[in-house]
Amino acid sequence: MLWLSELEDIAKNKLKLNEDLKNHTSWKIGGKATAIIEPQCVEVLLPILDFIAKNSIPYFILGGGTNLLVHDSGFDGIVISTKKLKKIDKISDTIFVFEAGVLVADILKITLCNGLSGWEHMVGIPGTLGGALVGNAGVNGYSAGNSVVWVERIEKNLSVKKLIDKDIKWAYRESIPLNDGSFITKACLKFTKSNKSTITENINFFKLKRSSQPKHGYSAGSVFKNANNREFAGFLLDKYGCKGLCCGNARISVDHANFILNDGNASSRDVWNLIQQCRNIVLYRHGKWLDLEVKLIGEPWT
Ligand SMILES: NC(=O)C1=CN([C@@H]2O[C@H](COP(=O)(O)OP(=O)(O)OC[C@H]3O[C@@H](n4cnc5c(N)ncnc54)[C@H](OP(=O)(O)O)[C@@H]3O)[C@@H](O)[C@H]2O)C=CC1
Ligand SMILES: C=C(O[C@H]1[C@H](O)[C@@H](CO)O[C@H](OP(=O)(O)OP(=O)(O)OC[C@H]2O[C@@H](n3ccc(=O)[nH]c3=O)[C@H](O)[C@@H]2O)[C@@H]1NC(C)=O)C(=O)O
Repeated sequence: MLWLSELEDIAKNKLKLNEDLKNHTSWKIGGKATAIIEPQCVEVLLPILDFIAKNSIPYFILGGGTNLLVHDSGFDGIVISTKKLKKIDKISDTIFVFEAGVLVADILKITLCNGLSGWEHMVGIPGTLGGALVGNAGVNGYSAGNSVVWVERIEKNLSVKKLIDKDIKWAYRESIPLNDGSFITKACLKFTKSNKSTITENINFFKLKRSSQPKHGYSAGSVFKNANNREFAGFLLDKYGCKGLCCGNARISVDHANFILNDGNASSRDVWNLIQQCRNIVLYRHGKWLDLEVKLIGEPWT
């Protein structure tokens, strides 16, 4: 592929060819990507995205890889990882600008160190700020969107735009238009002054909400979205006997039925078969088709 060496020049750092995506996902599943790029700064992203668009090269944006099911056959295209986009600027005592690759957990550490409240509900949420904003990560009505002042992104037409909070529609696992495939580069977050003991108390409160989730094993968090506040996917899957179900080396956690664990050598096929089995059980017993929270990368999924 001729374009690979051209892209390497533009990316200004070595492209990693035939990169095993299982090393980049929390599920530890997935085949190889044609190449992965880890831009070191936002400035090199524009020419990369420009080249990719002009050459119609398939790509996807990789954050922490905590919400992805990557096909065993891999991804025929370029993976742009935000792993190295980690710049943090302190604007004032309560306002910070974080690049998209900053970990959700690192933001929590910073707020705690600075006596700032507003991010405690994000405790235990893996992945990056970019991923958290796209999926409006959070718990029971408290989400990443709550702290946003503005979000900067590179849109599909390659224009760089800043969206202020009121331009974004935050909903359960949704942030319109942040989830339209544009590249989130950074976000400005605002917190409120508090004291460390109150912040720690809040953190412990939200930690408790996650206590039924499996503590060990490779997973991607909740596999399915909740249909609404009364029809929790985990509850339905548990009610209809899915806990402990296995396909190859993938199994439904016995702690929480909305988690699929990779026992070590699970393939995407194992996980996919288990997903379809669970969906069919809930459809047959309850008349509802469960929507995926995890994103599928690669193909075919049949
Ligand atoms: N509550 C919990 O315990 C858990 C929550 N999660 C949720 O999943 C999120 C996943 O985050 P993360 O691991 O970083 O993401 P992932 O690497 O899993 O990426 C998921 C998708 O997010 C999009 N994305 C990621 N970064 C960006 C960006 N900078 N700009 C635009 N799109 C982006 C990509 O969409 P595209 O394919 O369109 O390129 C990608 O496919 C977590 O923050 C959380 O919201 C996950 C696991 C557990
Ligand atoms: C893990 C994720 O997010 C999690 C987040 O950590 C927690 C924090 O409380 O709330 C959501 O889980 P959840 O809806 O499954 O919350 P839980 O409180 O664990 O369960 C909801 C209800 O189902 C019941 N339940 C759950 C699992 C189970 O095996 N059996 C069962 O009966 C629980 O008793 C509870 O009454 C998020 N998941 C979704 C799909 O919205 C993720 O997004 O990856």
